[in-house]
Amino acid sequence: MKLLVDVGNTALKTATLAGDVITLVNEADIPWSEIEEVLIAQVGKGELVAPLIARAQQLAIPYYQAKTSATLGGLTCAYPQFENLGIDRWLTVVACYHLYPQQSCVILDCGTASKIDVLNKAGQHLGGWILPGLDMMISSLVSNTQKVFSDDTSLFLPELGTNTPNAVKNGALVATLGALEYYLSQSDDTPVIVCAGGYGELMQQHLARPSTYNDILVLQGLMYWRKYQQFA
Ligand SMILES: Nc1ncnc2c1ncn2[C@@H]1O[C@H](COP(=O)(O)OP(=O)(O)OP(=O)(O)O)[C@@H](O)[C@H]1O
Ligand SMILES: CC(C)(CO)[C@@H](O)C(=O)NCCC(=O)O
Ligand SMILES: [K+]
Repeated sequence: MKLLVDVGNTALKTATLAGDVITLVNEADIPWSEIEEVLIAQVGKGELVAPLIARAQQLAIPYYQAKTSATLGGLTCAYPQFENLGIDRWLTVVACYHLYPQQSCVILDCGTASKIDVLNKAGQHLGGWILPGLDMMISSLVSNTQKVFSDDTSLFLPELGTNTPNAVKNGALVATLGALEYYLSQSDDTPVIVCAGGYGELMQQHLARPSTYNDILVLQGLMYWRKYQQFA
């Protein structure tokens, strides 16, 4: 059994991998005695994952930090400076390449930041966009103005706001949905749309198009990434 670790800028997600079955597990409930290796996708601070690495070292369990590469099997990275592409983004692309073979995909991964990444039928990552996440859009508005405020109770809705929290929260939602719609409007393609991340389910609910929500996309990418390392 392997341990999969997704270290985002806010959240740490851990899961076990047995065969091809990924099961989310709380950090406190990791079955360390059964773990043979640890696979890590880290974009956030090292301090979140340091205790896990320390534990692995103490138990002499090998661990691997996934890195973005120019190619992975038949997949190619859009960035000439491939090492600058966040590993979380690369792994969502790796996952979609395997989950939707020979199909074009648009990935909308909304967490601390919102990311849009595009993969074509031929396995070429075409690039993407990084936007502030919903919370970050709101907090930057609130902290840089006098009269803009938000609340924790208003919903994110794709409609015009008639009070300040609704105006701010709905604005953050439609800015994000709008970026995806913009891409789709100027593309001839009808790609598979895959939503992921903490706000992925919310996005999927408000997309007026068929799409799927995958809450373990980065972890699945990590699983596929590892298969290439065995033959490298
Ligand atoms: N039901 C939910 N569960 C977890 N997070 C949620 C949920 N709804 C909204 N969020 C928000 O999603 C964010 C966490 O999402 P995610 O786990 O994708 O973040 P992350 O991996 O830290 O982000 P990033 O990959 O952008 O660094 C938090 O900002 C949180 O407020
Ligand atoms: C954009 C984030 C912060 C999203 O987690 C991460 O993918 C990252 O740090 N990326 C590096 C910059 C880039 O992907 O171009
Ligand atoms: K930075």
